Amino acid sequence: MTTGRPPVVRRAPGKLFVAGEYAVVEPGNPAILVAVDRRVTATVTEPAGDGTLVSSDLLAAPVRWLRRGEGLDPVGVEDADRARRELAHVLAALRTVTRLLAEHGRPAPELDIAISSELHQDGVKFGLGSSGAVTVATVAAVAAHCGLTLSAEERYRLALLASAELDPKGSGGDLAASTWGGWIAYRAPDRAAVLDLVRRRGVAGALAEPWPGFEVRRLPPPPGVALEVGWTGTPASTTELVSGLHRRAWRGTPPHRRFVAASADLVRAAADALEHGDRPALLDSVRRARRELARLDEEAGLGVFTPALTALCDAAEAVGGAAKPSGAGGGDCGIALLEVPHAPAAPEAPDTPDTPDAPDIRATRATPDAPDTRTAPGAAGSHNSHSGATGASPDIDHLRERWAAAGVRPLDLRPATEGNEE
Ligand SMILES: Nc1ncnc2c1ncn2[C@@H]1O[C@H](COP(=O)(O)OP(=O)(O)O)[C@@H](O)[C@H]1O
Ligand SMILES: C[C@@](O)(CCOP(=O)(O)OP(=O)(O)O)CC(=O)O
Repeated sequence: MTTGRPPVVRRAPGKLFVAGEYAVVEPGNPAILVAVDRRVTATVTEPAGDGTLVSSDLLAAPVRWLRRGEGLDPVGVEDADRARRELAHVLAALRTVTRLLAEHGRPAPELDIAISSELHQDGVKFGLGSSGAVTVATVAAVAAHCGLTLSAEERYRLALLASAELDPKGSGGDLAASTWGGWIAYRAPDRAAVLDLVRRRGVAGALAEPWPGFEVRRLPPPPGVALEVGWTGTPASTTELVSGLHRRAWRGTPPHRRFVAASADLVRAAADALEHGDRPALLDSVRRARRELARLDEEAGLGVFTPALTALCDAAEAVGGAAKPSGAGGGDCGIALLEVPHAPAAPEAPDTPDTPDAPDIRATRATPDAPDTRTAPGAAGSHNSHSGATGASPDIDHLRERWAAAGVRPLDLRPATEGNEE
């Protein structure tokens, strides 16, 4: 029955991996990510019929789910497995919040959920962390609908539990970027330990206990560095690529340990460079990240570098920049960083959005990210992806020409300060 409660809408941004992918799946090992200004929106409403209706812009039609014991079953669909697969992240998020409610003695929520996403084009993902953003947005929307007041860290933790239930190999870096927004340094918790904590202490217990390995720290955005994103047009399966790492008798070997140590070192250098506004050092770390990923790819035979991703990186280096795949590779997208002219930081913008709390971010209110220094619309060579640029850069035009020749499409997006709202 509808009581006329207004819909609850929560958004979560997509992300890019600046450095540290693959190595970050090892608990406690660092990566740097940045959120982008393309988002997933989850809207939760009072149920219009029996059970829970889930609609998504990835599905031809909404799917109705009816509660059967602990779980939910789809009704009226030809291929139930497909519905479960396509809505796996929405359902896992719903399950996790439902479990928390049950621990508080509350019944399973009655609601409908609608997901819309700017992280794919006609159903083909860009590789901007849509699964993570869907999970974070759904957790936040369902929890808010049920009247739960959660901190950013609690929302991240619930999202990580939901995602680890589907695949504990994932680092959750996407979830952290979607939760806190901005540029972050991230270390993953030990997912096996966290899932064990849930088994022993329940979801509420897992929200309260320390998570060994986990850390998230806000980093300042780099002034005078343009962040360009190129899309290969080919979707890649992160789960399969990361499973490759686990399948091959390579994980835990000396070359793997060397890769993890080298990655930690270059991530530290990149974080230092961001903290000190050292543009050449930042670009140098990203070039190192590309080389380490290439070596990993060769040694472990993963298929990270496709011809398009190699061309994307070569083009950026040819114009004096630095580039690498973002995330697991095998398709999806890559990033290029280019030094561009920049002005000294402007005074704080008057209506800076409320920045989510974060550790370092975690206990305190975060300081606002740097002011919006986006290139003015209409300026020669201007576009939307500068992180701190104030002028046009011919290098960016050259990069885009080279990308076009290699079939790499520039994505019109830029770093986003905002994460997911409570
Ligand atoms: N709009 C959406 N609605 C519902 N689920 C989505 C949506 N976008 C992504 N997902 C979930 O995320 C999965 C894709 O995750 P993944 O392959 O990791 O992509 P990405 O690289 O963008 O994170 C989809 O199979 C689906 O389960
Ligand atoms: C290999 C990884 O370190 C990075 C994968 O990043 P992708 O961006 O490829 O994946 P999604 O977040 O699912 O879009 C695995 C991980 O950190 O979980």
